[in-house]
Amino acid sequence: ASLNWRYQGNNGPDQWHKLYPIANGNHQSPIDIKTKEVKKDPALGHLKISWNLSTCKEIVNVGHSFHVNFEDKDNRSVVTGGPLTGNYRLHQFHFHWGQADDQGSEHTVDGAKYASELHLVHWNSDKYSSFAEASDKPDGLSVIAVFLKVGPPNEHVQDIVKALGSIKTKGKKAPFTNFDPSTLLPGSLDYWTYPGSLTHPPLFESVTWIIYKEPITISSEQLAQFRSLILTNHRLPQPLKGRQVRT
Ligand SMILES: NS(=O)(=O)NCC1=CS(=O)(=O)c2ccccc21
Ligand SMILES: [Zn+2]
Repeated sequence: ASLNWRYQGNNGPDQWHKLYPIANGNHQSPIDIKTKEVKKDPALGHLKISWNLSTCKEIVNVGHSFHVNFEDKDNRSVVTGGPLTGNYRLHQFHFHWGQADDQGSEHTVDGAKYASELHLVHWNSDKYSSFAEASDKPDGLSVIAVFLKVGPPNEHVQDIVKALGSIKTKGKKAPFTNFDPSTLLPGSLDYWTYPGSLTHPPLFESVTWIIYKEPITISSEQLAQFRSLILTNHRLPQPLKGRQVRT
């Protein structure tokens, strides 16, 4: 499908509102996380993640990014607990990055940008029957985000980088199986959470965001491989509009 939006130039993020008015909504993502304004919520428990590597299916070049898609016809790979009510099924993961190593994350922390950000996209399989159906419901989606800082090469990201060679053009897809996304999680499971949106069109305000505080690493060379697909694909932080970030 030819996209009517871009990350740079005429149809860039500042123009998205013309076709997607929700771009100027009250629950848009990403945001800058001001750590001094975050509220400690003792009612927030640990996240319970049970992803099964048998559900990992393929890697696809979608033009503005690449997606690793999972089989989500049953509850083999789910997350629950934390701010979530019920089971959210893993649909896909992808990354965001910038044109240089000093930028690229979507969320920022006290104004600080990371080099990249991983998004693991889940949908509420207790209430809805597909990602598409869940994607525009207030309790429809949950995205787990992990920051990536520049450092030593990440051996697990390397498995993904190696697969990029076979999906160089938009629309291309290749089998990508038995990859365990939990290898991309940091050591500490402390997180922030807030109600937000998809970060590119259709920008639905349907996402419970769960953002791990501790980053993982990616090397400059691995980032350069991401850029060989598309130079940059991160949206800048949006107004908080009175929302509370909890931890
Ligand atoms: N950056 S983000 O995690 O908010 N997700 C953007 C997004 C918009 S989408 O609905 O096209 C879609 C389909 C599948 C996976 C992700 C997406
Ligand atoms: Zn994303």
